[in-house]
This record gives sequence, structure tokens and C-alpha cells, in this order.
Amino acid sequence: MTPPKPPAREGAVSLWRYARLFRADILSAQPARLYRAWMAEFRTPFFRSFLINQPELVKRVLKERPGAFPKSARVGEGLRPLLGNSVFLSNGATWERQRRIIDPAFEGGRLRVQFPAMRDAAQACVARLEAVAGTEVEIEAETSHAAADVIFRTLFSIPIEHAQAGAVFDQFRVYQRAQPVLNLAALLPVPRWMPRYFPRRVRRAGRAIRGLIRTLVEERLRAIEAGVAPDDLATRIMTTRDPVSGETFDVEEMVDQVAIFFLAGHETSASALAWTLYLLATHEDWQEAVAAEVASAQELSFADLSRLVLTRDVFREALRLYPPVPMMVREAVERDVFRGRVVPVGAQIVLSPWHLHRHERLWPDPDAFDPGRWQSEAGRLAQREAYMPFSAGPRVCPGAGFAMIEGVVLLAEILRRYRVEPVVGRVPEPVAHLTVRSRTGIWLRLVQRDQGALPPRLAAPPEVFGAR
Ligand code: HEM
Repeated sequence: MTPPKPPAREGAVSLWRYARLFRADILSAQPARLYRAWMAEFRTPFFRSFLINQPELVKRVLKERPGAFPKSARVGEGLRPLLGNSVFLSNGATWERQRRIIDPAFEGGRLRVQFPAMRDAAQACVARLEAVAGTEVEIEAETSHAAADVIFRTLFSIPIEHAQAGAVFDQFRVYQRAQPVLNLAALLPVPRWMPRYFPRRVRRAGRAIRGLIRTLVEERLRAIEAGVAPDDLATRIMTTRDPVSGETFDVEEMVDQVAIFFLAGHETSASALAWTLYLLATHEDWQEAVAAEVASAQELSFADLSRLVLTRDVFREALRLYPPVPMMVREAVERDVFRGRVVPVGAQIVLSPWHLHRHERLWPDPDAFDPGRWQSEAGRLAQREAYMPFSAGPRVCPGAGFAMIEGVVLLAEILRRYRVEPVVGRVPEPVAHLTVRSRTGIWLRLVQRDQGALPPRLAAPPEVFGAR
């Protein structure tokens, strides 16, 4: 079964029609040729943009000349009431300083410290699912809840049930409902002359979220000063001094960063997990193989993670087919030439993990769910050339290592306890909101696994499932 793919736009359309399609859903607004092209140029009266799929060009923009292609100052304006001047929106010296302070908290060695909080969140998720087992469940809502729980437990050592954490989660949903530009379309610039209008309830929800986060940050500051703060992400970030200036974040800057950790960290992981569970529900052989792999460890330890190779490959493959951040935009601040065409200053450069990951010239059988490809030579080559769910270069997602562990831990705990099944008549339709979601949710039925009758470890190597 080929996993769901949005329909491509048919033929050429007027700019006006394109704008309307684009606003409704970026993915289905695009023509099918982007799955084969190395580059496409769009000209509009307001800006010129280039979507690039050629690995050398992607490398040039993200890794070799990132200074020539920063995030546009107009990009993500719809997010400003919530994110302030967070690392996601900043550029230049401010961004460099913010990354110098944030990055050490996410480095590989810290993942071991964050692991128990992730496992606790995964076990809490499994317990919550008990109430809905046997019924039809909209799984995105559950994975959202679980991913938000992971963020609060790892950042502030509090579960999502904590009053402030729960209120941030609730207010965030209000913000999402009230702010229609809080979708991917917000990542393309509006003309400079167009005023940005935020409805009052959006500003109110943005203020409420920031107020709740500020309370948590101020409480933590007091705990740090009293020497009683737990060793979690918030303490790490708030006590790290910029090695260049010697400064730490002030309270407002920390609020900006917590807001983006919450947003970038829970929306993305929730999307990835929901799609992974759907893919497993529709590929029973892989689901049983993962269940067998995770059955061996009764209480998951950090050391077990390196053995969960299949689970990791399944998660990687889901991130390939449904990259939570399907497109990213940069602005040329220096002239360049791409494939013989002049890229003028001011041009928008669109990087599309969505198209790159399904590119017909870069991946064998690009639309198929085949976790076995990650153990093949062709898969490894394509991974180096054409796989970037977390972006690449200096602006790569700082949470990439964290998210890969979180995904595996949550999948392991859920699949150890439940079998997931698709719901007849409810095939999800991918659309790009802030992340890749399904238009009408992702519906699954969860069936408790009989703990005494877990499948034995499979004797066959995992590749058999990917063999074609
Ligand atoms: C499956 C999960 C995740 C995916 C697919 C993902 C993907 C991405 C991508 C593609 C970007 C680059 C966006 C751009 O350049 O426009 C990014 C940036 C970012 N991500 Fe993630 N992310 C995930 C999880 C997380 C987590 C768990 C955190 C933190 C707890 C996080 C924090 C950030 C931050 C702070 C940035 C901005 C970095 C910068 O601009 O310098 N992400 N993420």
C-alpha cells in the first residue's frame, strides 16, 4: 500500500489562484514536476523565488554560504506575538550568541540525562491511552499531548498535568485556532507595505502563553540562585554563559527561547509520531517487527536505545515521507547564480524536504514506506544527499538528537503495549499546517497486546521486509 500523498496541482494557474491554493495548503498547491525537477523559479509581482532540489544547491545555501541566505526578516511575522526574538527568528550576531548558549544543552552527552524524563512521559502516554483502547482514536491529539509532556518534563522537570504547563498547552491551542496565518504560509513574506494584523484574541493568547512561561522562568531563576534547581534543560540554558561575551540570557530572552522550544519541539514530534503510527498500522509486517524488537527490554534503559535499530529506521522513514517541517525559506542578501540563472538580492529560496525526500531522481521507489532502505547502500547515499528533516548546516535543528531519542522511546513504549490498526474509511490526507498534519486527523484503533503473547524476536533480518 502506498502511503497517502497529497494530489499535485494540475497545469498552470493564475497568480491569484495559486495564492489561494497556497494559503489553503502549500503541498497540494505545487505541480507534480517538483518531484523531478532540480530547480523551479516562480516570479510574482512581489518577489521571485527559487525552489531548489539539487543536492549541490541545497548544500550551497545551507552549509557553504549560509551568511548569504539568512532567514528573511519578514519571515514568520505571524509567530512574533508568541516567539518574540527567539533563535528561530533571529539572524546575524544575535542568532550566533543565542546558539552559543543553547547548543551545549542539547549536545549528545546531555541526552542520557534527558532520557528518564522522556521515558516517564512515554509511560504516562501509555497509561492515558488505556482509557481509549478499543475505540477509534484521533492519534494526533494524543501524540501532541505526549510531546508537550516531554518538553515540560525535560525543560522544567514538571509533567503536563502541572497547572502552568497544562495552561500553556491549552492556550497554545487557542492561539492556533485564532491565528490562521500560523501555518506555513506565514513563512513566506508578505509585501513590506502590507500591514500585519493580529486579532485581539491572538495577541491575548500570545500574552497569556508568555506570561505563564515567564512565571516558570522566574521561579527557576530563584531556584538557581538558591542552589536548589534540578539539572534539566532550563537550568542548563539559564546558567550557560556565552563563551564570547560572558553573558547569560535575561528573563525575556529566556521566555523567547522557551516559547520556541515548546512550539518547535512539540508540534514537530507530535506530527512525526502520529504519521509513524499510521504507517505501522498499515504495514503490519513492520509493526510486528518493531513490537518484537522492543519486547526484549522490560524497562527501557538508555543503553537499550542503540539496539532498537528497526524502531529507529522506521522513525527515520516516517520522517522521510512526512517531514514535519515540509519547507523552509531563506532570502538572498547577496547575488548568486543557480544552474545558470541569476538569483538577485531579495529572492526567496525555498528548501523543500517534502520534495527532496520524495525526489524521483534521488530515491528508489520514493513514495513507498520501506524502512529497510536505511540499511542499504542506496539508502545511505540518498540519506547523505537528499535527507534533511532537521535542516542542515549551522541553522540545523538543535533538537535533532533529542527528537530522534524521544521518537524511539515513545514508539517503543506505545508498541510494546498496543497494536495499532487503521480505521476503515479514514485515510489521512496530508496538509501543511505549521507542520505536516492530516486534514481530518489521523484515526487509529489501539488494541492492547496480550503481555504474555508478545511476538518472539524475529529470526529473519529486518531487510526482508524492505526487499523488493
Ligand atoms: C521530529 C522533531 C523535529 C523536527 C522534524 C524538527 C525540524 C526542524 C527544522 C527543519 C528546523 C529548521 C527550520 C528553518 O530553518 O526554517 C528546526 C529548527 C529548530 N528546532 Fe527543530 N525539529 C524537531 C524537534 C525539535 C525539538 C524537540 C526542539 C527543542 C526542544 C527543537 C528546536 C528547534 C529550534 C530552537 C530551532 C531553530 C534553530 C535555528 O534557527 O537556529 N526542534 N527544527
